[in-house]
Amino acid sequence: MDMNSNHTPVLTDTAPITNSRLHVHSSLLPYSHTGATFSHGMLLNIPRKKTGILEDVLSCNWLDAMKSSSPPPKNITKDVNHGLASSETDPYFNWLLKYPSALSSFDQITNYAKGKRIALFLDYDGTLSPIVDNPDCAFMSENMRAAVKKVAEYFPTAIISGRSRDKVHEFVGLTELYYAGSHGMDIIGPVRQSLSVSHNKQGKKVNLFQPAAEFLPMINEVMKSLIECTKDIVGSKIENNKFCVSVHYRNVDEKSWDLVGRRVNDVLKGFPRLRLTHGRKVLEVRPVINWDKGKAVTFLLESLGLNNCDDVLPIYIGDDRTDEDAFKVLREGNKGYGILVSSAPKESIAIYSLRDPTEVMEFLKSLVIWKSSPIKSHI
Ligand SMILES: O=P(O)(O)OC[C@H]1O[C@H](O[C@H]2O[C@H](CO)[C@@H](O)[C@H](O)[C@H]2O)[C@H](O)[C@@H](O)[C@@H]1O
Repeated sequence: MDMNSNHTPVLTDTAPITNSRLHVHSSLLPYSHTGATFSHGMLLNIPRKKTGILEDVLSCNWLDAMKSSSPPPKNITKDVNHGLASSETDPYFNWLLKYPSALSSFDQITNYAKGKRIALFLDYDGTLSPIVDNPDCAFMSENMRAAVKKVAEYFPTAIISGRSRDKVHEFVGLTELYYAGSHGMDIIGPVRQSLSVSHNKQGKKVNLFQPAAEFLPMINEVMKSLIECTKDIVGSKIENNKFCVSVHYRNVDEKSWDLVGRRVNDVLKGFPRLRLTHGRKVLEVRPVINWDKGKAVTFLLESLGLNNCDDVLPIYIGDDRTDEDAFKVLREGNKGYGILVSSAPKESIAIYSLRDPTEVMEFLKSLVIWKSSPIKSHI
């Protein structure tokens, strides 16, 4: 990928998650990955069902996609010692066999990480902060902030969010991290010699990368149309994420979801260079460019001088469909671990899972304990 190019990446359509052969180095995989079969050499063929990440949006069946965008959390009995559901008949228990808990598998993860440099990528909503009804109030806890701050002392850490970069930075409030907003279309990363240099608000040299910059006027225009066309739908909310716009329907009566979908699709007919993706009870309008959270991970790894290095282990933690692009990059490149945050079974390209932001915090703290114990992390 040419990071110096000023050209806007052109969309070639992200391949949906299918049961295609996912080439994953065996050493990256948990022992208990059921359904995984070795084919040639170290390659794995993992049979997984379609999740329909893009096709649900491209087909006319967007109402089904809206309904399935955030399944209600299941009431699960937890085994305190192992983080596993108590009954083998529990769907979550069975799901954990396929996506083992990153906490239960912590030793395995850190065994693989020994002698490697970990780079951490964290989604925000649903990963660092719990999902709440009002997107403006999705605050992370002080304990989580402290955990992220601590982990960033040991590993290069980036936040990659669908939110605007400024908003997510404001929520997280830590200057020592790298931030990618608008699903990776607005990145502030480390400075590399070869790249043009900008300055942030504190006057610090930063590397600003905005591959969708030319879409800004169009995004502002579509946002006005979206506000106008949803103003009579009680509970709907339009959020400006700079290079994307979110149309929230979490607080809309389910009977009107269809109306939200139709209105948004109608508006988009006048904007062929914009497309729609689904998040958790949110429709996300974004430019038709070949750029996503996966590309942002690659960009940041390159900026950090950590891309294509055998001794680097990137870990990406996220809960949403847009995070799948990042999981895919890590999995296909045999690069590192994707960890899905979910309290309900769902298909993913991630390798491991965590139940909720509380478990994410526990995982981050465990990484710090492991790393600060020189014997464990180096031998
Ligand atoms: O990539 P992310 O950091 O996960 O951002 C994705 C979207 O997150 C936010 O919406 C989600 O969280 C809200 C607060 O908990 C919730 O009310 C909403 O239903 C969720 O979809 C954010 O508001 C969106 O703009 C982001 O695109």
